[in-house]
Parts: sequence; structure tokens; C-alpha cells
Amino acid sequence: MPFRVAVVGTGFIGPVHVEGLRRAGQEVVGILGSSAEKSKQAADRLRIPTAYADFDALLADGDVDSVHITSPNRYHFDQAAAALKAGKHVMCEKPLAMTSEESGKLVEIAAESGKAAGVNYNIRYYPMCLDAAGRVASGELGGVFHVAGSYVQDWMFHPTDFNWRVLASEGGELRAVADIGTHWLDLIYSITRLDVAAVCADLHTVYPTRQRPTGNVETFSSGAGGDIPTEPIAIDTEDYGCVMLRFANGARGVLWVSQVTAGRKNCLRFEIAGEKESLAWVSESPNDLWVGHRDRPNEAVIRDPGSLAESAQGFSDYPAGHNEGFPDTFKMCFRAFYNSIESGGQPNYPTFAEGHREIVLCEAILESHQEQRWIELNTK
Ligand SMILES: NC(=O)C1=CN([C@@H]2O[C@H](COP(=O)(O)OP(=O)(O)OC[C@H]3O[C@@H](n4cnc5c(N)ncnc54)[C@H](OP(=O)(O)O)[C@@H]3O)[C@@H](O)[C@H]2O)C=CC1
Ligand SMILES: O=C1CO[C@H](CO)[C@@H](O)[C@@H]1O
Repeated sequence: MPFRVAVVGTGFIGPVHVEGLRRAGQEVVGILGSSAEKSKQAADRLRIPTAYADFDALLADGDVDSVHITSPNRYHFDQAAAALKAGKHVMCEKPLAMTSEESGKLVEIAAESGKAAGVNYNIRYYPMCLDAAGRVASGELGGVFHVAGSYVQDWMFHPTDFNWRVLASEGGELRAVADIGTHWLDLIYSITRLDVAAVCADLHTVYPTRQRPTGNVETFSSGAGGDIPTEPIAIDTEDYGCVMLRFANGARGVLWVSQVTAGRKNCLRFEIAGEKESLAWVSESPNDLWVGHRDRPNEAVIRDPGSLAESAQGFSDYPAGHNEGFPDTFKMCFRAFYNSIESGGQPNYPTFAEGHREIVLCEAILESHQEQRWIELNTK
């Protein structure tokens, strides 16, 4: 029997969850938007049986086993806590909450509930990222020397580009680092299993003032431009960040994030230098993994379900040459989540504890920037 799932949020990523859930074999039974009218429109558009009038109606629906939260960040804590307390499994979008106080409480609430609680760090589920993790776990790479990479976009490039994320009150005190940087940090953790022991950060707001349209702007829709009426608004979150990292094993790292780099639509890159070889991957060509050698020719590995690392088996459905991409990662993350619930085994998905760790890291990054010094994290 499929799990019966309700999705919260009808913007950019809510429908991606609906599609991913269906492709993962689960049943989407209901949807909630920011109003009864928005719920109804989304239910009609996406062919979902129930449109909820409000969150209480969703919680009261005994047909719902599981809730996927894709509302803006500031709602995550209340909605995830209430859903767990109502006996539902929860898959919440990243970042898990606005502060580590909230995310820490969510970890406790999840444990008390006995329900499954995951955070949608979907990028882990690109098959070549899972394959990279398998290579590191098998010892093929040897110990990690250092890690470098970036997550770069251009959808905030113009001062007329606006979204709720640019306001700390809506998305949290950190923007580029929390919104996309935590994907990179989570991915590197999932591949190397190395904890970050200290951070040193430099953040920058390129546009301290933006033009806010007087109506709502959905993620990745075009910005204000044209004739849409706007008002100037002070921006209290960063467009850019550079973070130096020290890992618990002594390895070093550097992460660069930007939401104002023209032409980079949604580009995550990493390069991991190990004792025996290096690995590199770019989300713009996600079916390829580069393996670098000093004493023999480098390798360009093309995704092929038959030759993926053992731990990546089952997370790639299409033969080599039939590319898998962004929507597939949602399907695979949800497959991992629901398979783990069904099997009753250890979580094989990004947990609330891992989502909490990202928020702790974000706070250390902000503190480092504000105090212009290295900040150590408790890695015990
Ligand atoms: N893992 C990934 O790859 C991605 C993750 N995300 C994460 O997903 C979340 C949503 O982002 P995104 O889809 O881009 O944002 P959007 O603004 O495009 O969508 C948010 C949706 O939530 C609705 N909403 C607002 N308040 C509520 C509420 N109280 N209850 C239910 N729905 C509500 C909004 O309605 P209305 O428009 O009417 O206000 C809108 O439909 C964020 O946390 C973001 O970080 C986003 C993109 C990619
Ligand atoms: O998680 C995310 C990944 O990239 C998006 C675009 O796809 C975001 O900006 C976002 O919140």
C-alpha cells in the first residue's frame, strides 16, 4: 500500500514534491496553499483529491500518513512540530527551521513522536553523488586532504529581483548560505562523512536595497522589471558568501556561494582531493563524475546503473545515456524516506538531526562573519 501524503505549499517546489511522490509510488491525497482558494487551484491543476482550507484541516485528515512541507522557511517549525504531534511522518524542505533553537526542538519532537522526520537535501540523491560517497566509503579515495566548491545562481542578479528569501524575517538571517550553501555542506558531509570543526566566513550583500513588487513573486519567476509597481526595501541578508572550513580530521575546505552570478542558473560544484585520487562533479552535467589521478590517466565516469557503487544501487532507474536530473533526485530522496519507514531500519535519508546540524553551521558562519574570526563547532 502506498503512503498517503499531503503536501504543504503550492509554489515552485511543492509541485516538484507532488511529481516526485507519484514517481516514487506514493499517493498524494491532499494539498494546502496559503489560502483555501490557492489550495483549490493547486488541487485542480495537479489533480489532487483534497484541497485543505487550512493547516488544522490537513492535520485532522485521518487519511494522511505523511506531510511534505514546502512552505517558506518561517513556517517550517510550527508546521513540522504540529504534524509530528498529530502522528504524521514529516518530510520538510530545507533549511529545517529559522534558528538552531527551533531545529533542536524539532529533533526532540521527532524523537518523542516515533515518526520519521526527514529534510529534503535532495542533491545527495544524484546517482554520481551517491557513487562518490561509495568511493570514499570504500577507501578508494584514501583520507581527504581538502574540499572546494561552490553553489552559484543568478536569479537575484538584478536589484529588481525579489523573493521572500531576501528578508531575514521570512527566510532566516542567512540567505545564500542557508538557501543553497547548506545543500553543498550537506552534500559534502554525505560524501565524506566529515564533521566541520571550525568556520571562517566573509559575507556580502551586493544590493543593500532592492525593489519589492507590491504583490507576491514565486521562486524563479522573473523579477519585478517592466511595469509592475515596486517599493524600495532594505535587504538584511547576503547575496554572496565565502566560507573557509576546517574538518574534524584536519582536512581543509572552502565554499563559495552567490545568487548574483550572471549566467549561472543553478550550479553546484565540488572537488575533493584525497590521498589516492580526486573526485569532481558539477550539477550542470550531473551524469558525469571526474576521477583525477597523479600517475595514470584521469577518468570521466558516465552514470550507468550497473556500475554504480553498491550503496548507490537502486537510486538510478534509467540506463546510461538516458540522463537523470533534478526531478529524479526528489523521487530518489522520497524513495529512500519511504523505504526506510517501511523497512523499519536505520534512516537512509537526511534526518532532522542532520537538518539541525546545518542550522548550527549557519549560525557559526554568521557569527564568524560578524566577529571576523574563526568559530569552532562542537563536533562531539
Ligand atoms: N530542495 C530544493 O531543491 C528546494 C527547496 N526549496 C525550499 O522549499 C521551500 C519553498 O520554496 P519555494 O517553493 O521556492 O517558495 P515559493 O514561494 O515558490 O512557494 C512557497 C509556497 O508556500 C505557500 N505558502 C505560504 N504560506 C503558507 C502556509 N502558511 N501554508 C501553506 N502554504 C503556504 C505560498 O503561497 P503564496 O504564494 O500564496 O504565498 C507558496 O505557494 C523553502 O523552504 C525553500 O528553501 C525551494 C526550492 C528548491
Ligand atoms: O534549495 C534550493 C535549491 O535551489 C533553488 C533553486 O532550484 C533554491 O534557490 C532553493 O531554495
